[in-house]
Amino acid sequence: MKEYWTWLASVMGAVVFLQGVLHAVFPAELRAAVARLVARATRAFSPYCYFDVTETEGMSTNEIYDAVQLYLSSNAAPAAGARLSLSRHHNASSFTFGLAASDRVHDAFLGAAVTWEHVVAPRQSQGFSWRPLPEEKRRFTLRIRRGDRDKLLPAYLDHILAAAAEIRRRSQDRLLYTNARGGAMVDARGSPWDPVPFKHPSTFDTLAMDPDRKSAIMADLREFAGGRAFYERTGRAWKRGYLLYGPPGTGKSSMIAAMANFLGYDVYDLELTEVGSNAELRKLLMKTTSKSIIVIEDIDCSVDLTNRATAAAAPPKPPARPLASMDDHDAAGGGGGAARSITLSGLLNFTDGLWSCCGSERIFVFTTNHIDKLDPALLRSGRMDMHIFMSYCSFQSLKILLRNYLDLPDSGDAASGAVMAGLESWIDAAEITPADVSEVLIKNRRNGREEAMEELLAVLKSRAGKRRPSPAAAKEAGENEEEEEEEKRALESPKEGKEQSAMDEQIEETEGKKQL
Ligand SMILES: Nc1ncnc2c1ncn2[C@@H]1O[C@H](COP(=O)(O)OP(=O)(O)OP(=O)(O)O)[C@@H](O)[C@H]1O
Ligand SMILES: [Mg+2]
Repeated sequence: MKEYWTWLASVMGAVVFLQGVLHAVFPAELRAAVARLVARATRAFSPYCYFDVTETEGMSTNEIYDAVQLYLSSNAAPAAGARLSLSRHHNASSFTFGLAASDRVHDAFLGAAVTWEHVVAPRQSQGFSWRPLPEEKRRFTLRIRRGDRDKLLPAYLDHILAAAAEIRRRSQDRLLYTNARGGAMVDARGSPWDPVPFKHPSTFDTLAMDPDRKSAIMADLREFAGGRAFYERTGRAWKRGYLLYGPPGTGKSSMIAAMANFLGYDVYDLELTEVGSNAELRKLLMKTTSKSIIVIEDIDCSVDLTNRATAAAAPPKPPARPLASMDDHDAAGGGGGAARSITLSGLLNFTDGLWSCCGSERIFVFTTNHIDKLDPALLRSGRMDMHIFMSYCSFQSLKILLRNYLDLPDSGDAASGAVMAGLESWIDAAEITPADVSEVLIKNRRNGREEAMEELLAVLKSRAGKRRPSPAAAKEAGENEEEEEEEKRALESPKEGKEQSAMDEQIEETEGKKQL
């Protein structure tokens, strides 16, 4: 045994000595060149061919790398002994499995076996770059048999892209992107958007609005999402625009979240005040992905599109004005100061122009509290396909909120009959937003369902002030005859007629919708 250890020590000593001699005689470059030559020679005689999918392509992110990572983490079988890295994004609800450095997974497509290897190497030198580069160079290497090449490429990669998109859509962790740090700033991967997991719980089920209008919007969205063939056949860009308008607290933002949850799309929340020029706006658009909702909230006041360049130079900043007219078209592409401003034509190009088609299956949503302040160019037929008015809380909406917050069945319950009739009679006159109704219900629900509803009724009555409750329901609620006389008079007034016709126009559809 002793001889064995002596022999082992001398062999190891000889190896270390030889290694030292090798290092001293041959410089590092020569050794690397020999290693490359050997690898190339091995590959030349290998029955396989190899393809690298790098994490970044030039200055920007490689879409295929992300897709491969997602696809492999859920589809492929890790090779025996492979070590999966386990991670969870900040705030995400589920874990993500990834391949650790140098590990392999096997997959099969159309009967052909393939192997993926994850290669991670430290970045040699930063070199000159406008932005910081990741410290490591990462890539996936695909190994396939030479004979399978024509069969697998590009069909296998198309399959991976489609599968990855579907996995992301199915997973609850969709992303909410913001451009809050300014359109000109990009991250290490070249994207001007900052993503965070999108976890808004609003759905069409919890959204309080008239059920018929809700169904119409859901049908429209469904038709859009499944409309690839239609858009291809008609030569239209696969995008759709919605304008949500109405008083604060009527559910415009909740509607956007419900749309995203319904379709499983990512949301890009575009902060216009952070965008310095039309060129920046275009860049932001180019960096959005398909199957996404691009949102501009409070479009009437987020930016003064008339002459931002001059406005910025003259403090104090004037309040935002209606969107600029089409006259400022020249400023969109002009040089000098004009190029540093964002104009209405730039915005319209963003939603409508050639650049808006650089992705597909995208929805644009604008919200405003004051539709009358918007430039007609934005409202013109075909620009925004659907105008959706988010109104004060109606009785139908109220029933949804009572179900959500107090667990009250849609048909009501035995104890709540009288108070329901009261709520029905006062809800329209109170002109209360769903947000305010929610507040009252949240505050009072721990005192029990009946008390919360009583409290809400009291709030409705005090809000209604001199306005009268609705006549039909007032009868049910046992209002006296004198009040009924007043209600008749109120009904005959032209104001009431106007309000009714406004309600009738709650959903306006433009030609784009009719063609569908
Ligand atoms: N239609 C609705 N259905 C259900 N909840 C609603 C509705 N409208 C408002 N809410 C509740 O009120 C809160 C505020 O609503 P939301 O932010 O969607 O209103 P908004 O119309 O976007 O207001 P703003 O114009 O001020 O942006 C929501 O978090 C939600 O709880
Ligand atoms: Mg909002």
